[in-house]
Amino acid sequence: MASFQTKRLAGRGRCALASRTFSPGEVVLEEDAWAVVLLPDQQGLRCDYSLTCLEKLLRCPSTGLCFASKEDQKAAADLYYKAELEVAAARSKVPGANVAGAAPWCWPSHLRLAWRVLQRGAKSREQPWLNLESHWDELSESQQCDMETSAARCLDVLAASLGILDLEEAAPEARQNFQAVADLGDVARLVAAMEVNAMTVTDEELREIALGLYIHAAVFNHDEEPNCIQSFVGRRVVIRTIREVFEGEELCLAYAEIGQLSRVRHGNLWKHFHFRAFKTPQVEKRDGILSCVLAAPDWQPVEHGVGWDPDQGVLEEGAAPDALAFLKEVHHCWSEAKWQKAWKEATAGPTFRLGAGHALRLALARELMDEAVSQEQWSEALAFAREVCSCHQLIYPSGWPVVSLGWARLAKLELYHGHFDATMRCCQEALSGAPYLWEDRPVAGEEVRQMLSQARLEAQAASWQGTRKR
Ligand SMILES: C[S@@+](CC[C@H](N)C(=O)[O-])C[C@H]1O[C@@H](n2cnc3c(N)ncnc32)[C@H](O)[C@@H]1O
Repeated sequence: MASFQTKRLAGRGRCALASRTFSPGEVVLEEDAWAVVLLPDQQGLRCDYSLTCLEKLLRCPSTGLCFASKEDQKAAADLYYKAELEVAAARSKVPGANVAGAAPWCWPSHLRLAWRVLQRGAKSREQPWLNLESHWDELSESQQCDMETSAARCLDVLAASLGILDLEEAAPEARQNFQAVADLGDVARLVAAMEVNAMTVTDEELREIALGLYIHAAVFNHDEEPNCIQSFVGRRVVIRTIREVFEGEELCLAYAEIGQLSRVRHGNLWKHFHFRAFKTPQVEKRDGILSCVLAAPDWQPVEHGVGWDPDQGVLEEGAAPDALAFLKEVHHCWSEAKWQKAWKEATAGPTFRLGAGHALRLALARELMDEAVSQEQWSEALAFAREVCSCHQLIYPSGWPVVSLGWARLAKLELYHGHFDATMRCCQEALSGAPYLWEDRPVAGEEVRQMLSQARLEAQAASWQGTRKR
């Protein structure tokens, strides 16, 4: 029996309703991507098909796509890679030819994804995207026009990949494949639907690595207090419950960062997904934590480009330069090896007062922790990792993946410093917060379990030594 039924509900479109009662951690959906594209900064570092990160990859000279193995290359060839090779060949045959401008592997990620979706649909003569929400009628005329231009580019490249120069003279199979998906209006809606339905694929550490279209997962709506979370195993999505869910209840995910002021999150949901999210009591509470710690009454926008206003939170736009400018400033301080000073200024100085629960402070602590690790400054890395964990605890619900991953990272640093009791505590927090989290991250889970047993042994050895000395 399927785990959920799809139903349309007023004001929510299609919804996934639980077909039975689920315990926490149960899988409600496991699905391979219909199509996936690596984000630009991951190209050349990961396999284009399996998304595996490897030092040595096989690189295709015509398209620049990289693969972990011949098997992955073959699987990609069947899905999309052969078509992209055909496009490369078509481009190279006619010098100066403009097959829809830049090649699809250079397009922006959402458009590249739309092209791969379309290409696979043409091959199998299916259009599963016709059911996806695109919010077409809510787009402005100029947005619709842009989508139609992008759709025409996708169709030009599709024709090139099928070897079609003139539809009348094309081979019958190629013509039928093309005609199966060639409605410009439908393709424009497909392009629009990518903005609403593409999922950001993350690796074991929750780093964003790719965009994927998952036809069944695209039915899951957003909730401010979701009962499910997604994780990714290569190009597969796994959706699990995070609490008990009763038969008939709607299964929902969080589309947006929940450790963010709801004003920012709700603005993004409206802008990208065209629906209004409402504050729940938990959201009010989280907002309170995020903002009250910051409410310095005499706060003013400052030279580093980030201001705080008790009503508006971090001033990211308008007169005050954006938060990114501030992060850039911090980057500059790192390169000057003054990043500890930058952290102090950002969190406690007279001009920056980002309180303990603030999302920007958390973002900074994470970035500074990563920077300290990359510079092998282990005691600073430890301090920032502790900061990250304490911010997580304030902001996120318990069992939220990012919280457990933060504990695992801190455990590593505590172990490195020989703090065995602290390591054990961190490992236990990591493992107990969301035990199911590690099922989709077997390598990382095993690492935490090994750290736990090593810390236990070391702590025992240390206590025996202490006893002998006495
Ligand atoms: C990925 S789709 C989810 C499935 C969608 N309901 C459908 O009919 O295909 C995202 C869209 O679902 C709708 N949606 C998701 N969460 C919602 C919510 N909490 N309230 C209202 N609409 C929501 C919005 O239209 C959003 O753009």
